[in-house]
Amino acid sequence: MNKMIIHGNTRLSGEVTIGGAKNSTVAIIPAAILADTPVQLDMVPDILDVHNLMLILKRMNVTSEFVDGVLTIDPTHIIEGNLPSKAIKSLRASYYFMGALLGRFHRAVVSFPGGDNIGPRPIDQHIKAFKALGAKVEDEHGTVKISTGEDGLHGANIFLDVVSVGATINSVLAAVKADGVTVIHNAAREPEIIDIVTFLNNMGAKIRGAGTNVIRITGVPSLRATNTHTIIPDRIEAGTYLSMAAAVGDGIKINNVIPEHLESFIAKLTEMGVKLNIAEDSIYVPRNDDLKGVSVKTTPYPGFATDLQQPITPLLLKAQGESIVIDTIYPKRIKHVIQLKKMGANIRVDDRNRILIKHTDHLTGQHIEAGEIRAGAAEVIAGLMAHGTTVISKANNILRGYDNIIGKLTNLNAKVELMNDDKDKS
Ligand SMILES: CC(=O)N[C@H]1[C@@H](OP(=O)(O)OP(=O)(O)OC[C@H]2O[C@@H](n3ccc(=O)[nH]c3=O)[C@H](O)[C@@H]2O)O[C@H](CO)[C@@H](O)[C@@H]1O
Ligand SMILES: C=C(OP(=O)(O)O)C(=O)O
Repeated sequence: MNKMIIHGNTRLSGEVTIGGAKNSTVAIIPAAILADTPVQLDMVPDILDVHNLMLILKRMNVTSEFVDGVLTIDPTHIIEGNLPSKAIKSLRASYYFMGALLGRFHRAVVSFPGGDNIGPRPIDQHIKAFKALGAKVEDEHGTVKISTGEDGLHGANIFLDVVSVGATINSVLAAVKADGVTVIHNAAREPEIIDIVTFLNNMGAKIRGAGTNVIRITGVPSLRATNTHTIIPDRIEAGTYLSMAAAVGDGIKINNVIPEHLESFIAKLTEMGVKLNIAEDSIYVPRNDDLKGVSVKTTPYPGFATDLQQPITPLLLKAQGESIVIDTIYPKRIKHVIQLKKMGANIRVDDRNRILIKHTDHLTGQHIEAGEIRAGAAEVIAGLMAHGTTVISKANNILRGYDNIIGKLTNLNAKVELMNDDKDKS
């Protein structure tokens, strides 16, 4: 495990370039095993989740090579291996191997996925979709065993009871090569879903409606890659740097952004009084003072993303008055609160899971921990704002999804370093 050390109270400036989207990449890598050819991806973020997915691929005899943001995956000699449960449990997106293996072999055995500890994360809707497509699903002590009869999978109407990114993508992966037409109703509309569907359609899939709440899939027998797929920019990483720039920046330009993917976040920053110069694919954030408190409520895309609820929190501490954050997607996503409190933040959770944040003039560096990826992101920003040194343990949770974070922050003049906790103990 790594820890991150931040010497705070310095103003940041310069430029930062956003990497490819974690939540696209971690679905496209499992999706690659559906192809009958090697697959090449560009703008792949260098994050722990990608390295863990590569370990899982290796167990299936799928080779992968990751050089300078380009990931090449060759699934042409794939076998049904026993998947490594440690790697499976290290990330959420390992559940995409359920849909992808089902599409490829008409059966899958995958242990229950891990990922961020942000409250209950059921997969009942994924299972409901697999069953609708004709699969039999058994849960044996945390291992999900999915199989089909001789006829394989058949197209079906899938009605999702909740808007779920994971269940939408898993339904697409299982249905893309199924016999006949599948219609997913109440589908999630995140940009990452469009990215995954673009990747599949470019290989010959027939999927329409991605980005709306009804997705129609006509099954095809084979998928073949003929070009390199470029991953879309990570809107959550971009939102994190926007919040950081507004909190501690003296002028920061954020490159490789699709502003349309951040509309609800940008609207909230604007409501707070944050000044932004938005260009076609970059956003310049000048120094910002005189901010005012706001209410934030997370909802599925295009609403305010749950993954940006924590990264905006340190900025809300700078605002005058009171702010309220309500996470309707993960109401218990509050791991940052106790850590920020340790640093002197005026923040608390009430008995309705609302996070109440009041203006705080002074934060002090402390030894804290990143309970999950976005709690960690909030703590990095708070550490940059704080007086003194902040040490964030469990920093691997941050490295799960923030590409080259030390290099990017150092380039903006931050004083940050990563240390191996184990070395420190010896
Ligand atoms: C790898 C990835 O892309 N992760 C993202 C994905 O997670 P993930 O795909 O796991 O999240 P979902 O969109 O599925 O979850 C949305 C809501 O639906 C509920 N639910 C979900 C599935 C299910 O079978 N049953 C059920 O009740 C969840 O508990 C949650 O309340 O979307 C989340 C919500 O935008 C983001 O925070 C994560 O960053
Ligand atoms: C919750 C997140 O990730 P995951 O679903 O991969 O745990 C996140 O990226 O904020």
